[in-house]
Amino acid sequence: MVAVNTAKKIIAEQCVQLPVVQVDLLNALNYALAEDIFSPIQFPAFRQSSMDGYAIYWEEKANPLFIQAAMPAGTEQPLLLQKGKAIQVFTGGPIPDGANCVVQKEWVTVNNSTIEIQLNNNIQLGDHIRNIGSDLQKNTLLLQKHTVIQPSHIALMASAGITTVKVLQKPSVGILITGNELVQPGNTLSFGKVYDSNAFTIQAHLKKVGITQMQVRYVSDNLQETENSIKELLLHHDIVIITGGVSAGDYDYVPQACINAGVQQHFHKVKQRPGKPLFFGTQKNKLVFGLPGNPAAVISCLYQYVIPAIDQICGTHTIQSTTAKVSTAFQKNIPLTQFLKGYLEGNTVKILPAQASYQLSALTNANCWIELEESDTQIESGTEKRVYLFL
Ligand SMILES: Nc1nc2c(c(=O)[nH]1)N[C@H]1C(S)=C(S)[C@@H](COP(=O)(O)OP(=O)(O)OC[C@H]3O[C@@H](n4cnc5c(N)ncnc54)[C@H](O)[C@@H]3O)O[C@H]1N2
Ligand code: MOO
Repeated sequence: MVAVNTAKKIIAEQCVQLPVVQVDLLNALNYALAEDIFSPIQFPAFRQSSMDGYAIYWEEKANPLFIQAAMPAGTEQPLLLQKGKAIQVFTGGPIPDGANCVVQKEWVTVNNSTIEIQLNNNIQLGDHIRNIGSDLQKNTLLLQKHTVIQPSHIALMASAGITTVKVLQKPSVGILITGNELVQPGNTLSFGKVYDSNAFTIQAHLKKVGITQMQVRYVSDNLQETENSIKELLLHHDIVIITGGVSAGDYDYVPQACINAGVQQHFHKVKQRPGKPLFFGTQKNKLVFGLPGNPAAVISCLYQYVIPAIDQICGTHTIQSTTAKVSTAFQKNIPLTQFLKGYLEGNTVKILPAQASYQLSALTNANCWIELEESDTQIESGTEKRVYLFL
């Protein structure tokens, strides 16, 4: 049986990044960049007006000015402003060559084809002109390699005309649900049966961290069938997650089936609760997690091991942790690291009732896991503990 931190270290050592893929800009959302991104253009690429109004020679602001032309946004033909004249310009549209300020239209009186500027003393040289490259210079570093792409980054890259980017690929995941007692939600429960929730738990968490390629298989408590299913999933996926059948019962075939399927075992059992019987192995660069069947054990192992491994493989940071003060005293009776369902508010965290690994009722209110260390015994109210925020 290994300690929690040892288990994390062993897993981290086995996580290998997948080949880089080039994806369309929108599909890059929540992926980590595999390259630095530089601006291919200067922005603005031409002198732009930031107001609807008139472009003039600042020196002529006190004179009546004849309207020479209009340059609406999208105009492709540059114009030279003639002396004694004004050209009508529009927000985001181009400014004629020669013009050195823009007067917003509210300050202008138009008489036939001539304008006069009111309060022209207030007009400054350069007013309302966005200069070329004033936001981005060509080859400016826009985003650093390994940045996890957010909607604001998509906005930035689209403005620079970028259509595709190279990102770290996300793993594809095979899920194997074991157990003769399982029934799919939607069917009647007969004696001795329980609804399969783990398949939903795992898929929901994976979806939340951006995994799109996943497949679920079911197998009864049978060594040969379990081995065959593991082999099959390993053929098509980078990660295999198995639930149930991993502890000491006569029908717990998962560790043996993994070994028979050519998986190298790195550890079996971690000094923690829930999730003590966790199995971890690899086949070449592929990771295999045997999670205990108890639903709360599945969730705690997802947060502590599976999702951090996915984060490491694809350069993301989906699991956030912080510290918070425990709001009430707690007696810890087991010499294991314990993960408790909690409710975090501000920097205080409440330990919720129903902490056994079969119990999910606390999930109605829980928003985090609280970690109590292996050596902890009596936890006094106000003690700072690490908490892992729910996705
Ligand atoms: N003699 C021992 N017994 C047990 C030990 C031990 O060390 N010695 N460890 C206990 C601990 S801790 C855990 S956790 C469980 C883990 O058991 P398994 O991984 O073998 O899982 P199962 O026995 O198949 O199932 C446990 C529990 O979870 C329910 N389950 C399973 N799959 C699902 C699913 N897809 N959806 C919902 N619920 C599921 C299952 O019905 C059982 O109630 O072992 C202890 N025993
Ligand atoms: O480790 Mo088990 O999940 O405590 O019941």
